[in-house]
Amino acid sequence: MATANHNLSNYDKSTIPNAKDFRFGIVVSEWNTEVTEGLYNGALEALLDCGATQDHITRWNVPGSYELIYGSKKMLQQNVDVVIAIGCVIQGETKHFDFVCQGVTQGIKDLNILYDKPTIFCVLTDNTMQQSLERSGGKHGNKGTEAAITAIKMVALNQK
Ligand SMILES: Nc1c(NC[C@H](O)[C@H](O)[C@H](O)CO)[nH]c(=O)[nH]c1=O
Ligand SMILES: CC(=O)[C@@H](O)COP(=O)(O)O
Repeated sequence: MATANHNLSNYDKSTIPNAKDFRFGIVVSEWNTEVTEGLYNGALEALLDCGATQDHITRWNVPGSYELIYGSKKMLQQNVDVVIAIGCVIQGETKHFDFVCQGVTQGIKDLNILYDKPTIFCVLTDNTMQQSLERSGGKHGNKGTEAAITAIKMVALNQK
């Protein structure tokens, strides 16, 4: 199902575990901050709405989405239960988009294999800024919200 047919911000709170004692690391890329700040705000709002406390949420910034890999690896070594990696990669004139997207995708996949704590992939890989704005609090909802709910569910799964 394409995002256009599914609002990224929809969740049924009654089906989400209480996140009261869960500890979250959030790593945020500084490229396209008008988008990544929107993603972060969506994630933070959802975490708090589902019972997380501010003192259990740690945020670090990294220069770009490619650095989400290293930043998430270092965050996983902190006292957290899960990491949310937030980035926005937008197609430019060259193939660099392809390499950044593939690199960060594979890197975060590798972290999910190497560590017994999940890293949530909250990275937009869009053709245009408009698409990114629509997915970070616009008409298609907020992928940050989706990532927060995913993070809560994965921590609960890991604690079974
Ligand atoms: N073009 C975008 C980038 N490029 C920068 C890379 O992520 C990386 O920081 C650089 O190659 C140095 O290692 N990053 C984004 O997050 N979004 C883009 O659209
Ligand atoms: C994803 C990128 O690195 C890209 O936005 C950079 O732009 P360009 O391909 O025009 O150099």
